[in-house]
Amino acid sequence: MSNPGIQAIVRDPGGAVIGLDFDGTLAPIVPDPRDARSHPAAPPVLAELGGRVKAVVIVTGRPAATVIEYGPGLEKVQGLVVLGHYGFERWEGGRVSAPPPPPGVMRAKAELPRLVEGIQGVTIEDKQRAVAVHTRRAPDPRQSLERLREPLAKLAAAHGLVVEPGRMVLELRPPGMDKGHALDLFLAERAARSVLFAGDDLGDLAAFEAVRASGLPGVTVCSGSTEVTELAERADLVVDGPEGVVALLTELSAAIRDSSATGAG
Ligand SMILES: O=P(O)(O)OC[C@H]1O[C@H](O[C@H]2O[C@H](CO)[C@@H](O)[C@H](O)[C@H]2O)[C@H](O)[C@@H](O)[C@@H]1O
Repeated sequence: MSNPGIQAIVRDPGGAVIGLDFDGTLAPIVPDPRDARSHPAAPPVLAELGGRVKAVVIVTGRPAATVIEYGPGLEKVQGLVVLGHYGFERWEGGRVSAPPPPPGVMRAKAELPRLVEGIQGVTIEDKQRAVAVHTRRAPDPRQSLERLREPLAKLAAAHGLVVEPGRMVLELRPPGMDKGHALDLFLAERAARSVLFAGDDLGDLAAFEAVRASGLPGVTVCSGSTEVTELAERADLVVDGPEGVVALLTELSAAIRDSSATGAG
């Protein structure tokens, strides 16, 4: 583990925040968003790490409670915090806190069926505080995504929302928060002394920026895929999807354990 950010975490695990995205990072990408589940080895390794580091935080575009539902065992990770809806929502110790959903989301949702009508295989995911339009199951997912880009941008603007682009998805959500701001606030709240953040999608770039801007010893990890290339270009480490993320976390946990056992940490 020769990365300087990783070495800082191993030397002083009690000061480290481990930040993770969910879909594509802890959970393999699947055609139907309702079928996503965390990699089976993710909850146990996070449970191990949770007992050794300052905090484990999952920062996701999903509602926070969905991550707990789709990641059986995650609720056992000591001190776990899930920041859902890009940081608008917070799950901690079984409780969710969030501001009321903005009215624009309801209004945009009502107009969506008319807008996607006739585009085969396009599905709408109602997340209450946001709404996502998925094209993964369309005959040509990228072409459908491009076709929807402009009309969805107009719809979002008309209702005071922003478009969050992702892996075969365009999401309409309220402005004023992103994964970078959410991570930044969390690092300050915990007085972190080092940080790791792993992600796979465009929405995770803001968290990568937050790691750099924090000035802390840190490491950005790309859960690599052929679908998104922008993250790999900006990451300190690139691993092979959720399988690679779990392998890295397992290695990190073992290095922390060994370092504490030998008193080197
Ligand atoms: O921030 P994340 O935890 O990565 O969530 C981002 C979006 O993830 C989900 O969509 C993605 O995963 C689906 C399941 O594998 C896949 O079918 C879809 O194509 C991906 O875009 C989720 O459905 C969205 O609501 C999240 O915003």
